[in-house]
Amino acid sequence: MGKSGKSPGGGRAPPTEKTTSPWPSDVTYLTSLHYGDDVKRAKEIYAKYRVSGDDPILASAASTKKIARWQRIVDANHPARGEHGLFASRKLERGERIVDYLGHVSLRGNESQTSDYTASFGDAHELALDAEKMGNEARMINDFRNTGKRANALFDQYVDAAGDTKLGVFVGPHAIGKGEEILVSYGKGFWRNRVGDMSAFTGHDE
Ligand SMILES: C[S@@+](CC[C@H](N)C(=O)[O-])C[C@H]1O[C@@H](n2cnc3c(N)ncnc32)[C@H](O)[C@@H]1O
Repeated sequence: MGKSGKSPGGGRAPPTEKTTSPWPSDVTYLTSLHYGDDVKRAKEIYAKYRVSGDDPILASAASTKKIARWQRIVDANHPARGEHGLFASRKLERGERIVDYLGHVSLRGNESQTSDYTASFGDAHELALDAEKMGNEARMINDFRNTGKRANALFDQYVDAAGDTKLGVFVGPHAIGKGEEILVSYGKGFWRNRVGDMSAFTGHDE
């Protein structure tokens, strides 16, 4: 199992930049995916996706900060004002991996039904990845709907140099300018489950 702590950087004090909020105290900061016992018991599945076993490649908060930073949203017109968002620290080129979506991995069906941080994972969507209680910067990424902007990033599964399967967030379809908010599409299903009627939403999936 990879290292995890209560704050980015393995327990050190949270970042202090004016534009950067402290890491939420109720969310454990992860540097690698956290696999649940249910997946570990499903030995074939665990071995397929977590090839590195207890020795995964760890993400570093310092490296991520050079690419993207989370920030409290103060824009009164932003639909997620008062919450956090993730913003580009520099110009990001199309196709570049911004960050991995880290969280707790469970077998599909065992995930929280109330979390707003759940993503489908695995070749056949046989896993769920939930960043509600543990995760990294990627959990701060908002959906583009009602922001007046288009999605500029997308989720894609890939295999890292250690052979582990990850859910990456990649730049696309265009480059992202320095300071721009990183926005994805959660998919219509996410919002339908929450609001039912989608007519209040502006913007459309690419
Ligand atoms: C994965 S979290 C994103 C990060 C969240 N803003 C935070 O500070 O933790 C998903 C939640 O963000 C908010 N959110 C994201 N995109 C939004 C949008 N386009 N309009 C309204 N709320 C949004 C909703 O509260 C949603 O449940």
